[in-house]
Amino acid sequence: MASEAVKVIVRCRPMNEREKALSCQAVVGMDSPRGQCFIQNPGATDEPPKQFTFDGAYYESHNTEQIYNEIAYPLVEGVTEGYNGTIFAYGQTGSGKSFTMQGIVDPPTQKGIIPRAFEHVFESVQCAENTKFLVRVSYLEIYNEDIRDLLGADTKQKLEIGSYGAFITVVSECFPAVH
Ligand SMILES: Nc1ncnc2c1ncn2[C@@H]1O[C@H](COP(=O)(O)OP(=O)(O)OP(=O)(O)O)[C@@H](O)[C@H]1O
Repeated sequence: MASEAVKVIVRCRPMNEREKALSCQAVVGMDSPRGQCFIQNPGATDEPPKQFTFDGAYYESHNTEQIYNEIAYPLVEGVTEGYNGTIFAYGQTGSGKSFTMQGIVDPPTQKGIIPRAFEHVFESVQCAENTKFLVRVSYLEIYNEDIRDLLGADTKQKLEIGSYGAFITVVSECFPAVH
């Protein structure tokens, strides 16, 4: 992949039970090697599908391990070398953000990006010689226009947003122990 500053990938989840029960029709197709996503208008099947190109396109058959190795791994590796990096998931309710970021334990291929990144960082710390690392963790929820500190004493309390709207005034940080 080319090394743009911002990469955007798309992941298509399988239909859930509700969608299957409603006999919903799949309208998304993908050409993963080309990073292409196709959306067919079910009311106009004679028209060509709309086509979108991303830095990665992952279909329901793909797992989080593949996404981590191809997309997240280089970014986290960069962080261990001192570069800044951000990974965030964006999508409507039920689209699979938590599934991708937090993941599930079984099968292990669907372990999320967050636990994989933690393992990656701490493996790098353990293997490094003559280098000191400081690892800090914060955990925020942004929901609608409200921000909450999930490591704070009161996780229901909304954080104040700075007057320029670009920073928050209080957030807990913890220093994870290496076992
Ligand atoms: N790639 C996937 N494979 C199998 N199941 C998935 C996949 N992605 C999501 N799911 C399932 O779809 C449901 C919704 O996913 P998830 O909770 O991750 O959505 P979300 O975007 O985090 O939603 P919300 O914004 O409401 O928190 C869950 O039951 C999850 O297990």
